[in-house]
Amino acid sequence: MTTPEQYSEELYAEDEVLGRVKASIAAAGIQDVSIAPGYGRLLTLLVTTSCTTHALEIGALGGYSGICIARGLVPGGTITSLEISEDNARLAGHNMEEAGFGKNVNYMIGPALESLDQLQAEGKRFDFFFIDADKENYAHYLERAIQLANPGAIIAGDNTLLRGRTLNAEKNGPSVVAMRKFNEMIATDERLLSTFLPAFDGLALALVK
Ligand SMILES: C[S@@+](CC[C@H](N)C(=O)[O-])C[C@H]1O[C@@H](n2cnc3c(N)ncnc32)[C@H](O)[C@@H]1O
Repeated sequence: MTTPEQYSEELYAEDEVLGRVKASIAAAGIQDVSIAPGYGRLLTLLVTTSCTTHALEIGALGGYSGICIARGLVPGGTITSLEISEDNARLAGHNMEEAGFGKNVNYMIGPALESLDQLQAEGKRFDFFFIDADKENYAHYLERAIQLANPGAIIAGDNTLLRGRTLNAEKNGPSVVAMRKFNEMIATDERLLSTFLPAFDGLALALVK
């Protein structure tokens, strides 16, 4: 039977640019854990409606989400992308360039928490955040995003269901425990206005008041 996700994807024509990104990830022999296409479109929509000038992405992989974010930026807007793997940052940078967004993106290579320290020390501020890296640090990334946010900034966090493990009381590994903490923080933190989308692998969305 067709799932709601399959049905929604069939409504859209194939995105050739993003198709090439996925092919490049496969060719590099990397596991493709790019954001789901429907949520990629949502990133573009949110970045557009929030008139984002400066976006911060945590976890670049092959540049799929970077392109989705870049498509919504105001002209001349920037993405700062934090990525631990030099190879992934190189691949993402190549794909961003091919998509016409090479000038908009700056990669900070290394553990994201260290890059976030640097951004905080430099007094940087962002209008949009996409959290999509190591799950154990999601709650830390959320706290840092709130501190780096302009008022009204949007925060999106991917993979909040961890393919069902978040809901399974028998699963209590570090990623699962950390993701539950992140989800609870998104839902209850008084600095945020939020919601939780349960399609695909789950996406949490918040606005910083
Ligand atoms: C799920 S993938 C990102 C997918 C990408 N956002 C997209 O949708 O196209 C996670 C990425 O986070 C990176 N990563 C993992 N741990 C990290 C860390 N501590 N700091 C920065 N990047 C990290 C991985 O190397 C990988 O490229």
